[in-house]
Amino acid sequence: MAASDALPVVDLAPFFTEDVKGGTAGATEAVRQACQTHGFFRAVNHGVPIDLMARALELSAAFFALPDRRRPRETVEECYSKFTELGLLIQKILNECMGLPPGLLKDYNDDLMIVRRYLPATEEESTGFSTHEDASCITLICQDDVGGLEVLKDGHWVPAEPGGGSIIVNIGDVIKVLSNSKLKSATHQVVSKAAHRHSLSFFSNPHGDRWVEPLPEFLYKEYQGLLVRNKTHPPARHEDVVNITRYAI
Ligand SMILES: O=C(O)CCC(=O)C(=O)O
Ligand SMILES: [Fe+2]
Repeated sequence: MAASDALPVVDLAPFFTEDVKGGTAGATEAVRQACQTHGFFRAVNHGVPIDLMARALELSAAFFALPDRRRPRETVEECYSKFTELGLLIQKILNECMGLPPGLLKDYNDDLMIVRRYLPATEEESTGFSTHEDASCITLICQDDVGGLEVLKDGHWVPAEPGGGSIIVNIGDVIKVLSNSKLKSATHQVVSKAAHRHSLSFFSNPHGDRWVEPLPEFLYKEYQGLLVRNKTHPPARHEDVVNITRYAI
């Protein structure tokens, strides 16, 4: 893997300090770039305490092994609430990247966190989680040191290496559709390794019955013109008909 293939790293520190040098603008631009090229990025200085994530992963391992599930539950809930805060920050940044009114993405969201344990690879089975795209708005992934998450970029699998307390962030289908595919919902998978693997996946999802379609800001000007015209002057010619495909999650 060439160094340039590694997941882009975005430092969110400027969002947690006084923004004297316009650092938030730089970080916002880095998010925009990453979402266009990879659909994934690695967030560092994200405001979720690293020891809290480590404890949550440890306790998630204990959760699958121990009869007393109360303590793991409390830590995982604390982690959930920190991820909720980070999710809101990432949505704010994406709102800005997409030039949308503040708070718009918040309307689309219903949060969910899944605690997973992956079994070690066997001779017959090495797929931990088969290839897919997330239906979410955004996904945050916190993983232990085992590794195995991979992202498809230009036909190659790029490992989303664990480490350094970073959180892997990816764009799901909702943002892809809202942005008319300007931002990418990348295909990814988890390949099983020799050891058990634990991860926490936090999803900001659209509410269950919500339909999603490209926002007008992302439709081509000619399309917008035709759409407006079609409302008052139903098209006579076949080629003037504009169909926007609705997308059900
Ligand atoms: O466990 C992981 O690292 C990622 C899982 C995943 O892709 C998902 O939950 O959608
Ligand atoms: Fe996924």
